[in-house]
Amino acid sequence: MNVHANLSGGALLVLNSGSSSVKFSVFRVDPEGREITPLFAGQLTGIGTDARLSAKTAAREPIADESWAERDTGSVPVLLPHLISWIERHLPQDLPLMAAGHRVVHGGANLHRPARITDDVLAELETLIPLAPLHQPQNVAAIKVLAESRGDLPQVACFDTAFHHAQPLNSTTYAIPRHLTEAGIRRYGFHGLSYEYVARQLLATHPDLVRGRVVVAHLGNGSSLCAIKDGTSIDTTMGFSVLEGVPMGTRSGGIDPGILIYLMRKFDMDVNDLERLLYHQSGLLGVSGVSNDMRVLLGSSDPHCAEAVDLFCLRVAKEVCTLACSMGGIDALVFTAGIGEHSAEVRAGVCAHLNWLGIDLDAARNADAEALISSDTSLPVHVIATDEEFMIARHTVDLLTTHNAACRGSVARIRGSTCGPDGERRNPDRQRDIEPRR
Ligand SMILES: Nc1ncnc2c1ncn2[C@@H]1O[C@H](COP(=O)(O)OP(=O)(O)O)[C@@H](O)[C@H]1O
Ligand SMILES: CC(=O)OP(=O)(O)O
Ligand SMILES: [Mg+2]
Repeated sequence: MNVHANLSGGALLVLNSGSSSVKFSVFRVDPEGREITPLFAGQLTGIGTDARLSAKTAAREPIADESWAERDTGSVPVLLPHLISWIERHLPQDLPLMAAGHRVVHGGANLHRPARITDDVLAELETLIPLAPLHQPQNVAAIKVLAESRGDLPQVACFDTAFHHAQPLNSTTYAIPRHLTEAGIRRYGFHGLSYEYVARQLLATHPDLVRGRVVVAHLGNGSSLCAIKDGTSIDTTMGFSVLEGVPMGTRSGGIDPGILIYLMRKFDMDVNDLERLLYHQSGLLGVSGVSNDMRVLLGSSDPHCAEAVDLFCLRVAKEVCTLACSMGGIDALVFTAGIGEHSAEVRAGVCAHLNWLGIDLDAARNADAEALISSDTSLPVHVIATDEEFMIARHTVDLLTTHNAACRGSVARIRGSTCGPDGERRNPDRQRDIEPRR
């Protein structure tokens, strides 16, 4: 099957690197940088155990499902150059790779717009590794590998934290001594690219809602919720790190900080023990003792699995209320990401705690995962498929085209650009021209 048909302009690579997987998407960009069209996407999973490459075209036809175990040294930097050359081999000859956009989980206090990667930006990203030890090292590694193997490619970092940047002070501040807040110990929030995409979809389909008060529940491997009012993030459940908020696959979510002091004193746990406990051994896995995968838990007859699912649903429902409070009310609830988009059972479990709030699911609509899953008399509840990769592609093209237009007048000349980073000159008007993938 030919994935190269009818393509012109250049190609854009989007990378979302995690601890044991690298997700990628490749888009065609028209010469003006107005339209971006998905070509193919896939992931390298099981890195460190039994690496496997799978990929599909935008029409969901498989183009790869192969073991890369023989190349697997357990390291993203070793596998990434192989992945880049696989991707380049699958590009049409007249569609060269011309730029790369990365999901970078933490932008810290200073990086709150998509940023062209420079030595300074990279150095700043490295300082944030301790704040997101599960994600940031892989994000930085992917940028470095690409810079080494394809130094000519402009690279752009898009931050999970950026969408939350303008939150009110009360949402971002912990009740700790002021000098610590001033030293950056504050709430940043994550999954911002996903929330931004959902807000954008809402704007297209329900402009009335996006101007209202919407709680979006991004329930995936990592889970968080966000209060979006007037299209802007007002509050969110993740904070300084990706640990706060609801329980996740292997992360604890919020726990009494007194527990950490107790564990250090009583069980002699050190920082590495605590990191392992909170990031890798807790959450759905910790409570069930079986798995971090919601599908496994829902299919199990083990009562501990049911306990983990029930706990997850209650904690998500509680956060819906917390975030509604931050906005002075709620006009709609939206579910997104792996669990939110695909599990009718979890959506029903969450909403069962929210009947008193006027939320009432329509069982048939929920089972079919229709766009609107609530009853006609309920506060509206929607399912919206997220697309972080599209958002990264959009930001990357906007940054590089606007930037390049200012420098030299054409996206076709992005390659080899010597211009410096510029997050200020994005062109929001362009966004109207682009149709999202889903
Ligand atoms: N049909 C389903 N039912 C329940 N859970 C599902 C289903 N499909 C996927 N999931 C859950 O979604 C999670 C992955 O979510 P996703 O948003 O893809 O995560 P990430 O992008 O962070 O890796 C899986 O761990 C799995 O538990
Ligand atoms: C921020 C975060 O938790 O990301 P992910 O869901 O990809 O783990
Ligand atoms: Mg995710």
